[in-house]
Amino acid sequence: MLDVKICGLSTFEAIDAAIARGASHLGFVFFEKSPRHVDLAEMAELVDYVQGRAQTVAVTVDPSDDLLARLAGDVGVDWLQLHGSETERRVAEAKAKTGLKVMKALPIAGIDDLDRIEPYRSVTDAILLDSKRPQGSNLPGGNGLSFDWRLLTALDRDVPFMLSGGLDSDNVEEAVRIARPAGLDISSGVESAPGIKDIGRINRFFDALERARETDVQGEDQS
Ligand SMILES: O=C(O)c1ccccc1N[C@@H]1O[C@H](COP(=O)(O)O)[C@@H](O)[C@H]1O
Repeated sequence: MLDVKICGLSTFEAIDAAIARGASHLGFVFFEKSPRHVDLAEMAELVDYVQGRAQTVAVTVDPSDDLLARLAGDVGVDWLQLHGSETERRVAEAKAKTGLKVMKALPIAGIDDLDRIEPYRSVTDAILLDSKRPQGSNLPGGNGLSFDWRLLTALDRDVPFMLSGGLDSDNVEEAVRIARPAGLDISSGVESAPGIKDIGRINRFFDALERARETDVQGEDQS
C-alpha cells in the first residue's frame, strides 16, 4: 500500500477530503514566499483538527532552531519536511532537537543526483525525491514540475522513497509504474490555482491511483 501525502493544505474541507480518500500524510507549508504558507497559529489549528486521523507534516526550508522548537512544541506536528539545502549533519541535528520524524527532500535532475541519497538514509525517516527548482522560481518545491522518473529505475530497490514533483491524476499511473515509489507527495496537481486545493481534483487523483493499483494487481496475476 502506497503512502500518500497531500501537501499545502490550509482548509478543514480539503483535510477532510484527503483523509476520506485515504491520505496517510497531510502537509502544511511554513515558507513565506509560498502561496501555500500558513503561519504557526494556523498550522497548529489545522494539525489540531486532524486529531490523529493522518500523520501531519510541517514543510520547512532551512528552518532555524527557534522554528524547529516551535513546530515540535506549540504546533505539535508528527513530521518535519526539510526542503532546503540542509546538510546530513543539520538533518540529524533537527531530528535530535525536535524528536520528530524527518523527511528530507532531494532535488533530482540527472543520474548523478541519485548519489546524494545514500548519506541521508541513516539520518532520516523518509527520503523525498522532487524535481529541481526551475530558473526564476523562488520556491524550492511546489512548482508542479516533474522530473524524468526513468532515472529512478537505476536506484537500488531497497531504497524506499516518496516521489513528488508535478504529480496529478493524469500522470500518477505512469509515475507509479515507472518509479515504483513507497509513497507519493502531491500539491499543485490537486489545486485549481496556486494555494487553492480543489476537492474534485483530490478525488480524481485518488481515483487514478486506485486504477493504477488495479492495473498493477491484474499485471501481477498474469505473471
Ligand atoms: O508547496 C510549496 O509551496 C512548497 C514550498 C516550499 C518547499 C516545498 C513546497 N512544496 C513541496 O513540493 C513538492 C512538490 O510539489 P508539487 O506537487 O510539484 O506542487 C511537495 O513535496 C511539496 O511538499
